Amino acid sequence: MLRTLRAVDFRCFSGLSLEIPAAGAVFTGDNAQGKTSILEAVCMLVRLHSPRTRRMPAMTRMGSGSGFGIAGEAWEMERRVRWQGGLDLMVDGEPREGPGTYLADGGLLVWMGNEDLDLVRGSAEGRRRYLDFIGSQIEPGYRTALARYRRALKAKNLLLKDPRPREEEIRSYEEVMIADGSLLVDSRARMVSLLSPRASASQQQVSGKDEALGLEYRPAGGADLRAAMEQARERERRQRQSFVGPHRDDLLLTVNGLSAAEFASEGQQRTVALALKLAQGEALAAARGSLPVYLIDDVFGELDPGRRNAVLHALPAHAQKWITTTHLGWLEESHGLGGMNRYTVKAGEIS
Ligand SMILES: Nc1ncnc2c1ncn2[C@@H]1O[C@H](COP(=O)(O)OP(=O)(O)OP(=O)(O)O)[C@@H](O)[C@H]1O
Repeated sequence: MLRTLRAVDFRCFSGLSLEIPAAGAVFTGDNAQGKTSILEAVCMLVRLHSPRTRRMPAMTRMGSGSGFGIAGEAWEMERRVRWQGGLDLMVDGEPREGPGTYLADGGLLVWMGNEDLDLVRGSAEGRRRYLDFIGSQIEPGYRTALARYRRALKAKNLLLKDPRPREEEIRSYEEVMIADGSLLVDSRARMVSLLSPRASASQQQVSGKDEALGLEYRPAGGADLRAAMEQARERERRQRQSFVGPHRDDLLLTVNGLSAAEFASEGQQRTVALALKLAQGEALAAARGSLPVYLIDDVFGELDPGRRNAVLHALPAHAQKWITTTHLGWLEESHGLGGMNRYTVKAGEIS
């Protein structure tokens, strides 16, 4: 868990300094005051990842210098991330060479937000990102394999677009894609079997009904990536695009055997999104033997009291929770939020 969080020139904050108790904190405030940015800073500090953008400059406070800094005590280590055109990473006063070594002993996070509904309704990309965020926290080598796979895929696609594609070079990138892609496929399959029973139990708990949530991993290259790539070779060369590999994988979600995207009601879809995130927390805890920190962005105010209480009960009592909300009303009637600090966020200032 985190004990402190500090930030400089991050989003709308020129400076930010917080001490957070073990139970966590609730941040209230109107829209666009900086609540989400606080959770984003935690996500950057712990996982070097923003759920909102892949572009570092977007996180630098507009009108400030050329970068931002975030620091804090997380899982009993003093971490520091500075971005100024490049990343500068430190743990306990020692520089860390790259993201891989920085993240190796980082903590576990679950992000829950209203945009999670896109996991159910949106394209497969969101579901792949869901698996990737888990994979890079618990599967050894996942993050590196994903980065190498993406680079090889980009290079292969560029070569395929060439008026005279160089077959030998394409094949050498395909070899990288097969090696790293197979690791991703195996990891994703393992993760889905870890998530599946937990998501199904969470769906029943949150909905209060006997709804069966199904998760089925659909690797775009089937079980044998090399064979699938060979089979697709002619079509890929003709259409100048890579069709086979983990960048086309999907995670099929069903409620009572029917596609959740096509047949589930909005309430059911919201519950599926929550169940996926609750399952993520449990899967991370099971894989690593320690509780994740939950970053919960504006979710509870949108839920009806029944589901809100079910989610509050489903979250591990001892996990640290960082919760943002615009509405205060529900907080007063909610149990299970004892011991948490309460802050008000207004125009990049916290009180
Ligand atoms: N790089 C940046 N520099 C300065 N301000 C920024 C930057 N990026 C975003 N902002 C502004 O920071 C403010 C806070 O955004 P944030 O999303 O954290 O608000 P919020 O309180 O979570 O709002 P909501 O309740 O609507 O989700 C917004 O006004 C946004 O436009």
